[in-house]
Amino acid sequence: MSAVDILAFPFVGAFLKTSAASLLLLVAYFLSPVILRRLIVDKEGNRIPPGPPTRYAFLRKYAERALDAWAKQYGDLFSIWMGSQLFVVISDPQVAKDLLVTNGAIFSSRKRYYMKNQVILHNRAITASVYGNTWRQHRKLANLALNPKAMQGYAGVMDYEAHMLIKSLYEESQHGKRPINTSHFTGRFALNNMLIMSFGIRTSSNTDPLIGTALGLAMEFMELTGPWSNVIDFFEVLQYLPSNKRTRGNRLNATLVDTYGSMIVEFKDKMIRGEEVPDCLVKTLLENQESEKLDWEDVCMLSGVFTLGGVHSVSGIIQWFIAMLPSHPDICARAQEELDRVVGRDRWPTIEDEANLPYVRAIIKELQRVHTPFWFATPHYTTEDFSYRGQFIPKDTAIVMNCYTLHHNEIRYPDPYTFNPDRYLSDKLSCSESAKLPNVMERDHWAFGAGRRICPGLPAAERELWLVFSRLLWSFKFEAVPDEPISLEEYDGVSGRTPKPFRINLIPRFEGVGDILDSAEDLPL
Ligand code: HEM
Repeated sequence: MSAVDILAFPFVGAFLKTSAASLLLLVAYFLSPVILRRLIVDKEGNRIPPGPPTRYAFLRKYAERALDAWAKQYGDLFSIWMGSQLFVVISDPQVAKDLLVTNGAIFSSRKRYYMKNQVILHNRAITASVYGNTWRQHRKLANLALNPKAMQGYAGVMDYEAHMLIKSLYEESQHGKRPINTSHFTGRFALNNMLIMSFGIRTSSNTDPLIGTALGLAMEFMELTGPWSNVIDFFEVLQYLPSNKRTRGNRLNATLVDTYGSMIVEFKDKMIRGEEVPDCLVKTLLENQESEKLDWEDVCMLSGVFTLGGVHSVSGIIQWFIAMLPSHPDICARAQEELDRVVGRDRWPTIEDEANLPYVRAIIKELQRVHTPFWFATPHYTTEDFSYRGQFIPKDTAIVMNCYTLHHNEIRYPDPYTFNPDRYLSDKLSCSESAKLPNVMERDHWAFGAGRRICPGLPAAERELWLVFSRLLWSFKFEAVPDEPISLEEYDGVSGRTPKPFRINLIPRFEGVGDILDSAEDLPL
């Protein structure tokens, strides 16, 4: 007798149908905690912020688009359940200030992500450290390498590296005769600055193998550590099963320790031999290793991940700048008119010219708004229950700054989808100064995060970007290669983003460009 025949008996059929329905209900009952959102309410009856009804295992690439749509549907403070983890997403400037800045004592920790923090970083490195004494110690050590006096010491190096970058682009493109992919060179620029700050060294030429290794490590880190791209972060049971991503994560950890560890060994050997070593982060770490109770892996991760972060962010945004220019000839022309008028063509812009070049400054701010490398900054984490505007944010909630929506706020930035530097023309503040403004609606943008975890490399990044952007504009015309469109929408990376690989024609603006570039040689160190 076949199954169909059995179902033909009315009682058996009805019984089986009821059983199937009951089974379905039972399965739904047990699965609902993993599928449906959980409502949490505090003693006063405040509920967690509203959000999508189902839980998510991961969010796909371009998650900022989903976040923007949810912000429009659920409001400036909404929540998403990613498996077992509650996320609260901030999409309004005042809310960002109230929570991350004013209540920074509660909103400044980090989630111990499985992939990023546990597998790759072994819970070390400043970006991963939970709020408290360890983070304070890490931040103090980072500030020793980045304080204004230290920055003054790096000023000459940054100027020189910007020179070498423009010179490399000029030579590699055979003075504008052939199109180039600039990423290797912008990567080397950012890497050399970070190597000087962290290890007191630089790569000796554009063919130094360390460039490929360091840029590869940074890219792998950005691909593996998206704040919502790994199912394994949100469904703990998966952490006990074999996984390709974890294998990649373990390999990344080993390569980070190996690559940066061998540089630290070399540095330490010099110190032991009594040779003179430059001031840098590694010197500070080694000198304070015992008093600060840092083990070997701490030193490797603190210096290696610090370097990696500063490389990827700076080179990424330079790549966005170069990618954007061919489709904005009117903006280039206006900036170049300003440069010709203020600086002239006998010399090129320096840091001292910044205050007199408001349009170039405005382009940089607009670039940081429109092409932010981190649309979700780095998520913060709460260390206490908190109620705000009648909504409940429990302890151990991941807090995300939705920079995409913040940067497209129609009141703050009218016509927000248009690249329009004019909106910053009268903004005379640095990004660090702007972040401290009492009226948060006047803050330039949120690209460097907010509150106690705000990027400590901000002054270094601003200086690097000014030198490169003003000199690129002074030196070249930027033209797309025929039949090779440059996408400003798609990107690589899930935590930090860089444009898809592209080539461009960099054409020297006038004869004298070469003379300025030839006035310095790359130094093999
Ligand atoms: C365009 C360049 C850069 C951008 C857009 C950028 C952006 C960010 C963002 C969004 C954060 C997270 C802030 C938060 O949690 O609220 C961050 C953290 C950090 N950045 Fe940057 N950054 C840049 C360059 C640099 C550079 C050049 C350095 C080092 C010299 C650096 C060092 C760090 C460190 C150490 C942290 C971790 C801070 C902490 O967790 O306390 N960054 N950055």
